[in-house]
Amino acid sequence: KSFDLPVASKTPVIPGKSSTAFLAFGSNVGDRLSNIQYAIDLLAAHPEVEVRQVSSIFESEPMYFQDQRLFLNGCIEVETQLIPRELLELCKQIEYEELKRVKEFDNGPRSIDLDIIFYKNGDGDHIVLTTEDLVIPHPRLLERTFVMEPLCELISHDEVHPVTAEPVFVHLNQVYDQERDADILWKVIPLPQVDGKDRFLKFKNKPKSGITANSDVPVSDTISPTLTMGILNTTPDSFSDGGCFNDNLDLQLSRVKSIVQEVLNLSKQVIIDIGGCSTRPNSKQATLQQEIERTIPLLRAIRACSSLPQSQMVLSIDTYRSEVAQLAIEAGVDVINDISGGKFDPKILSVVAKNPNVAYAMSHIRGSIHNMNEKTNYDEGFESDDVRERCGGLEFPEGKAPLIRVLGRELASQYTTAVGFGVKRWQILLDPGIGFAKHSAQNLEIIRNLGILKNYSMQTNSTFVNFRNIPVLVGPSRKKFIGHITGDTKNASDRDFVTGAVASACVGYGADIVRVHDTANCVKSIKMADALYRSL
Ligand SMILES: Nc1nc2ncc(COP(=O)(O)O)nc2c(=O)[nH]1
Ligand SMILES: Nc1nc2ncc(COP(=O)(O)O)nc2c(=O)[nH]1
Repeated sequence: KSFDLPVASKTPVIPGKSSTAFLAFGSNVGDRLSNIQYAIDLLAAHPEVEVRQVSSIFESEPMYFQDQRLFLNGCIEVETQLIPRELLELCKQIEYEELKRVKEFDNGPRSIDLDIIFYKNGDGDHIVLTTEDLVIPHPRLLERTFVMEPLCELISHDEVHPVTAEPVFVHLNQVYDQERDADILWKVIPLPQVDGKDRFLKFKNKPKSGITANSDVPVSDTISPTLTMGILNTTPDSFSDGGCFNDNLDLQLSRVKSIVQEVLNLSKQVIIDIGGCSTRPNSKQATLQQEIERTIPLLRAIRACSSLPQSQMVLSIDTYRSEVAQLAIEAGVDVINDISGGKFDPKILSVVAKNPNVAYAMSHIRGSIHNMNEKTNYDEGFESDDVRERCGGLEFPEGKAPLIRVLGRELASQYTTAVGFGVKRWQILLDPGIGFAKHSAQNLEIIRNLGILKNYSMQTNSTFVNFRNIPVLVGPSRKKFIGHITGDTKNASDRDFVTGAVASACVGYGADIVRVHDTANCVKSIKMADALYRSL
């Protein structure tokens, strides 16, 4: 192929080797999420382009020309045989022909904007290019957190900008150090629209520069209100509220109404987690049919209930079965809460991937419901030299936080599997799986180290996984580790009062969502913790 570009540095394409390019997307016209998803699908449909990774989605104020809608932004990593010029043509074709972008004026509204940020040839060398209509790296990259923040989820902390020779990560922190509010973005998890209106789970983090593995208790970097997830177990044998709600739809609906009332009294959004199959250690698993009968009619009844505030109510289904997840999505669920993190029924990952506007709570577990509590040895095979682990971009000090690092590594491998099935990073919530293949002391240590998990990244010679900006959901409610400390070892519901204290601690340690039974008590504890730890 002849290159019609004056190339200021290495050859753009090495014969027989694919190049890697990082693109930035932005949209603030029409159905922004659909525009983004469509642009990604069009890129992936091109025979010489493979979409490798997609970042979180962020919502931000227009940067230059204020009088327009909020933008949704993110980044995409592609592998391609296209040379830069051809890649630019493809982006323009997607913008103007497929998504009918109308360019009214510079920095104005657009259905989709696809910019080439970086382009590296098959040897991994950055291509630096300056022509009148194509400049690589993107000339305004270093002033834009709505590009650098999502980009820093996809590239190693060591990746340097080819012109400044400084890590992009350092440039990002330099912008944050200017402490401009507009630079701090909302991380948004898209949910199905209700009445044509966008719905999101939204989170905001303080810039990361202060978080390191050295700080004994990494101060929570979350500055957005903690969300409460109220539990409604419809199983006769659930360990903590067995039998009181099962097979009585009216009673279940009135419980939903009280959860909604209690939480919305102190919060703008309520998540309700409907469970039809107990996951208590060694519990007898409901059949598929039983689980469907216990949950799907209830989901439909909730969605059909006009007196409930549908747009503020986020519905979650606690299931590890792909069939239940599919039916739940058809019945109007917003979140698939999978305590197996895709391990018990990997087809659930395909169901999630086909619904990019449904969130996926991916929990850590080992083994099965029946043998998980024999698998609590996290010391085996800890040191392996081909894995580089970091916290907030800094290497872990020797021997620091071994448990949360193994947990991080195992969750990173579940994450890689999920992304391999087509699940988008922007859908994912992380859950360390309190009580699932952990003993009591380990549950306490995990809660203490949530800040490290949130800032964990691991790199091997083939993969890079960074949990930056992925919200953490924690489920400590009424669990045995509480009883071990307080002496309430008999009835789980005796642990409600103390669960409130544990929920506050989870907020202090950085939890974004806390999953609780006793919402009346816990939503107040969470609100108090938001005031104390996040000055909200
Ligand atoms: N928040 C936000 N503001 C913006 N302002 C201008 C442009 C114009 O960008 P261009 O220079 O690449 O056309 N893009 C955005 C954007 O994507 N997000
Ligand atoms: N995401 C998530 N889901 C869960 N579902 C059930 C249980 C245990 O059973 P319960 O419903 O009686 O609390 N724990 C969790 C948890 O810790 N995290």
